[in-house]
Amino acid sequence: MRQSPRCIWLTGLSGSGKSTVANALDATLHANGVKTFLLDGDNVRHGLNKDLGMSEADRAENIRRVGEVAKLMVDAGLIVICAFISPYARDRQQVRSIFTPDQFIEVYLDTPLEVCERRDPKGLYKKAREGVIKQFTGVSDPYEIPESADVIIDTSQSNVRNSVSSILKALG
Ligand SMILES: Nc1ncnc2c1ncn2[C@@H]1O[C@H](COP(=O)(O)OS(=O)(=O)O)[C@@H](OP(=O)(O)O)[C@H]1O
Ligand SMILES: Nc1ncnc2c1ncn2[C@@H]1O[C@H](COP(=O)(O)OP(=O)(O)O)[C@@H](O)[C@H]1O
Repeated sequence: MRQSPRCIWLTGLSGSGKSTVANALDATLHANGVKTFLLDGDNVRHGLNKDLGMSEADRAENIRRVGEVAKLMVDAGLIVICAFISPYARDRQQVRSIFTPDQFIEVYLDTPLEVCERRDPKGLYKKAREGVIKQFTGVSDPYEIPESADVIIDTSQSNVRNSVSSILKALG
């Protein structure tokens, strides 16, 4: 395949725009004839990782498995887009370590919590504030800010199109 296999890893709070940006990026790459695969918390947690919850250990295992699947796909020549909250720096670092340095691109969606909460696309922040959902990232569970992300995007300042452009620029 005439493309450089990569893992593009989107991390950020719920509602920060991971799925929206990941889908737009996927569509843009497709339109340019690039072979991609999109792994998203929303779909992976219904299948491969349906045995996992939201404890620190289960999130670590979620990220580890996704990283290994992404690695297999990168070895098969694909550009793999992963969209997971991935709140722990250690888990993100562990995934990075299984790729060569140029194969892994970390994209931090640095959208302020207030914006994510105002969007609340699935009504989860409301439930988290009411205590109906426990261990909710940003409300009652930690999110460790990436310290050396390759791309940083605040989707309250950048529209989807510009966000995709920023990531494509990092792809080179
Ligand atoms: N407690 C709690 N905290 C955060 N998120 C929660 C929680 N419970 C359910 N959800 C929903 O699960 C989606 C996050 O799954 P991830 O696999 O990305 O999470 S993680 O990376 O393992 O932390 C997340 O999806 P996104 O909103 O797309 O981020 C939520 O819809
Ligand atoms: N500039 C933007 N970039 C991405 N999403 C945006 C933007 N402006 C508004 N949104 C909205 O914010 C929400 C983000 O939700 P989603 O993509 O599911 O986030 P996540 O996957 O991080 O939970 C969507 O409803 C999307 O339409």
